[in-house]
Amino acid sequence: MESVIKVTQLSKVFSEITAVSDLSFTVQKGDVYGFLGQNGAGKSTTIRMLLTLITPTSGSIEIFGYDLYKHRKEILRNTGAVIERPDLYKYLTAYETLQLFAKMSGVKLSKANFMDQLELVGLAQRANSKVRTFSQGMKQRLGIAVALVHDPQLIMLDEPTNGLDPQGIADMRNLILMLREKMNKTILVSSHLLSEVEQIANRMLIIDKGKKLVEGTVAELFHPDDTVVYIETNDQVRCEQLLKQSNYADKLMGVDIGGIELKLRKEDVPVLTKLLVENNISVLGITARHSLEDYFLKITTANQHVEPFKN
Ligand SMILES: Nc1ncnc2c1ncn2[C@@H]1O[C@H](COP(=O)(O)OP(=O)(O)OP(=O)(O)O)[C@@H](O)[C@H]1O
Repeated sequence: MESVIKVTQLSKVFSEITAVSDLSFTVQKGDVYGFLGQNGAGKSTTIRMLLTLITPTSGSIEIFGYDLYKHRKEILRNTGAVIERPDLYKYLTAYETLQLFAKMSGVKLSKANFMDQLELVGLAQRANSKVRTFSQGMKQRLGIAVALVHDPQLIMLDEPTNGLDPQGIADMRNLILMLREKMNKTILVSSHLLSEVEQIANRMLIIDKGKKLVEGTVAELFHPDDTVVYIETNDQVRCEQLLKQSNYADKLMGVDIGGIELKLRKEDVPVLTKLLVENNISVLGITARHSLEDYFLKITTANQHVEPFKN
């Protein structure tokens, strides 16, 4: 596998705050790499270092196999990024915006090329509308068109769904997937929402307080065997007894006054429900969550000690 980004023992210390600490990870060619962490975890600081907007305190960054600081210009020429809200001129149209940024990057494109770029991000119909009339989602998508104007191989998106409504989030998700599938781009996308990353990324990294917690393929991390089912019944005591005497005994994880927790595949839930009903236990509610979701929830609930995630 060809690595596009290779970060090794990267740290960034701002006077009193260690924003990124000894962070190592690799993004492979063709990845949609989800970079996940709660607010303040160090995502933007890392992305800023990857774009040479700030200098690392220590560690190394290789992009396309070259040292970022020795080959800055060539690397950035092949990298596009949207960090935070894209800086756009509200009195320019979408078309004029692309024209301006193409000129600034020294790229010559025909009218048809510009229209293709706008088509790609779903803005061709609004090519001649001024940016000030755009929704946040449209501005974000125009920001991506700007980032793509010089046809980079690598794209970094810092929280691209922040502040978007559900439709805007879905459009952004589809756009990211299309960039990977149809245009073979490698994409690093940061988010504080596990569910968002799960839907678009093939690999992901979770950081907290600047440190790596978990990294792996989404398929590995979301292994179906690691689903936690929480079941509420009208008779917890009998339910617990029944489960302890059944095939589910080794699946039991915990019991509290509200319900019983089991480690179970989602597809096994109907069989479990049937067993309870046959034994005259009424099921009042069932929720199924992946244990990575539980883990992420614990991280994002401030100041809790969290054991490393084991999948
Ligand atoms: N220029 C700076 N000076 C001092 N501290 C900073 C600076 N930039 C970031 N930090 C601190 O570094 C830590 C990591 O911030 P960072 O913005 O990288 O987090 P994040 O994961 O991107 O979160 P968010 O999504 O909220 O931006 C935070 O504690 C932040 O306050």
